[in-house]
Amino acid sequence: MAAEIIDGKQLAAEIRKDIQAETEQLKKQGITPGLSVILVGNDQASRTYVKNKEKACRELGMKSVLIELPENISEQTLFEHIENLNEDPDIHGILVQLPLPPHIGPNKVIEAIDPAKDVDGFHPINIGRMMTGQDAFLPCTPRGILKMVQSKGIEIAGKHVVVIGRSNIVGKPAGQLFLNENATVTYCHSKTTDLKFYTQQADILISAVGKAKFVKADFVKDGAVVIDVGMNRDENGKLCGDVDFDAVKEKASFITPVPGGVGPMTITMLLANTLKAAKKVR
Ligand SMILES: Nc1nc2c(c(=O)[nH]1)N[C@@H](CN(C=O)c1ccc(C(=O)N[C@@H](CCC(=O)O)C(=O)O)cc1)CN2
Repeated sequence: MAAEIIDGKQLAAEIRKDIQAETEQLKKQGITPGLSVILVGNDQASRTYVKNKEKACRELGMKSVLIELPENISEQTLFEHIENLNEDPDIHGILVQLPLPPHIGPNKVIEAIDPAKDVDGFHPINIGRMMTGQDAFLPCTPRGILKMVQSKGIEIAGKHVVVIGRSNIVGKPAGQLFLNENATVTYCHSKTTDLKFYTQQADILISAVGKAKFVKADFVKDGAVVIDVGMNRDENGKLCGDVDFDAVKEKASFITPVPGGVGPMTITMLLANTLKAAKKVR
């Protein structure tokens, strides 16, 4: 039987309704959640994501401030912008869109953001809190993935979660969030030998490698839950994930599509984190 599709767009819309209602309540108390996004350079995909973040904020009644900076901006000037936002009482959430140009080190930039405004959940303080099971801003894509799995009532405790990819913003924190839910987690990456040996054991397989249709049907155990974080273009320039969707859906129990899967959840979790940051001010 073909897998059930986990519709990220629909789940995101449901969660956004709750965020909107809470935002309205907060505004009645005189607090309008405010998000500022810093976009450096002219990467077209980044520009689209940032525009979508701004639009989503406004639709939910939040304040959105976009700061666009040229590709050749110095690290020092970027830090000054972040410092101003750290001090701005109307801005509750700050994020710097990634990737940054090669001359700017992302770690130093992330560490310049006040952890209490770090709605991406990338600051080492928030990562440390997440790892030790404390209250934290959780990274948006991993948090969105967890919500998608939980929305279908899928058991996580005791299950084997295999993550392909070890980026700081998706792979590593995604594994950690599932570990926090008592899963057994295996990380695979570009140096893993015999990748299929691991992926075929996965009850929940999360792919974040960035290679079009990389995960084939023979990577997947019958009945596995397959989460596709990839955002790639196929040979015809069409948006597609890491997973060979048509083939894998015949084997999996649940599967996420691209587009309309994890992507919309990422932006929704950003809105949830912005609301959380604003509520802390109260
Ligand atoms: N500071 C950050 N930078 C980046 C993050 C992040 O969470 N914080 N994640 C990604 C990009 N990203 C958000 O910023 C993102 C990517 C994709 C989507 C999305 O909704 N995708 C759609 C398809 C969009 C399209 O048509 O091109 C989908 O999957 O349906 C949202 C957010 C890297 N940088």
